[in-house]
Amino acid sequence: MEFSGRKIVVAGAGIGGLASALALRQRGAEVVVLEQADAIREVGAGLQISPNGVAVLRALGLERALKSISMASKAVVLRDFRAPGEVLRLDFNTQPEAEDYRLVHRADLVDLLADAVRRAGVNIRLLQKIDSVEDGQRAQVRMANGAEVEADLLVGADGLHSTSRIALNGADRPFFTGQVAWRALVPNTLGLPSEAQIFMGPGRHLVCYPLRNDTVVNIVAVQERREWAAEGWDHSDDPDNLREAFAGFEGTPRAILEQVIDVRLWGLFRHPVARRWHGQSVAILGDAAHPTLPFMAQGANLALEDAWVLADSLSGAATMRDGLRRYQSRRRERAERVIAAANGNAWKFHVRPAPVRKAGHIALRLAGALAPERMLRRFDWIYGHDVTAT
Ligand SMILES: Cc1cc2nc3c(=O)[nH]c(=O)nc-3n(C[C@H](O)[C@H](O)[C@H](O)COP(=O)(O)OP(=O)(O)OC[C@H]3O[C@@H](n4cnc5c(N)ncnc54)[C@H](O)[C@@H]3O)c2cc1C
Repeated sequence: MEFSGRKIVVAGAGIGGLASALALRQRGAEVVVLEQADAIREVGAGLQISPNGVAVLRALGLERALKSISMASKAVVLRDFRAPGEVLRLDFNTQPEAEDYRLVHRADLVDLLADAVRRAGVNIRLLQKIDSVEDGQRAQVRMANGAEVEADLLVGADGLHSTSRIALNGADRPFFTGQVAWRALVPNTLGLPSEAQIFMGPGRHLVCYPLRNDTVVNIVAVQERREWAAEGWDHSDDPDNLREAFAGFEGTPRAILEQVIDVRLWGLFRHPVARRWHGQSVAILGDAAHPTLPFMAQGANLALEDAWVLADSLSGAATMRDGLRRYQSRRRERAERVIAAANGNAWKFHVRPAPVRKAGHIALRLAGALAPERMLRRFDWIYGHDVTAT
């Protein structure tokens, strides 16, 4: 498909939207990004970007910049919430792409992408809330301020509560998953090493890893809960609520939680993977198409993959329709499989009762001790997947 002269509107300046804008612009399309917020701003929280996400950033010409704002993650370590010692250690140093497991502050990655998008000549228009999208020969976009915009293609990268998704799939609302997550940053006074540590307890788990040259520690603390009673999807919370929820966690997790001063509580909401990812002139990607629980650390990585595959599928196609079809067929099954793996981790991390958990941990220890590389290879289809090579 010829890109020059095509007007493409990207809805949302998150990781997926910015990567998509850059990938399409690099192929010659005229792109504009519409973002509802008044600034490019991200929550103060960390992200794990795995080799599959790094491959896309490399193909976009951003590898060096990424490495300058992120740290290599050496391993993922599973621990029991009470006992000292490791249940399982997956060491990335044994992998050929060891340097491509990265720990990064979300705001730093979004700033890097926004800067690259602007330098490529794309206008990011802020305070542009999209109210509705209509799919047809051309996409019709109605803004909350009453303005209307037309485009050859509308890329809906507008996140979990996507308006673009509604144009293709009807108004299916996201549902509460029965889990909440506190997110906070604390100073790395304990000198935690550059690895992701997961402390597993009954009905809850705590993930911590350092960021920004080991100076701060990112915390994600997940707990099962019957309902989400608050309005909206996240709000600031009293750090004592977090400490109370994780009472019984000893040693390092307790020392980390003691330091929390500011914390936000998120309800974890989800949609099933969208049935339709495109129409005639509308396509969706990232959380708009397939929000996932964060237990494989893959939501942003999948959004990066989508962004690349959408641009690649369009550029190799005879018509836009063919390109959009190809995009969906290259992405849907993979997203479903990764999301199923993340759902499975929720169960593994939170297992009760105690004897079952103990038996599970012994099995994990044995598997890790006997064949740690094999365990990592089991996940290679997720982390080692390179959409830019196909
Ligand atoms: C606790 C937690 C930890 C996580 N950890 C990881 C991790 O380690 N690794 C990983 O890969 N993923 C992780 N994720 C998932 C990841 O954050 C998301 O999957 C990813 O941010 C999705 O990117 P996106 O661009 O699709 O959507 P978003 O980041 O949600 O961006 C959507 C953008 O669209 C804008 N927007 C929305 N509606 C409109 C509208 N109507 N008009 C205009 N603009 C609009 C929004 O303001 C926003 O800027 C985690 C998620 C959670 C909750």
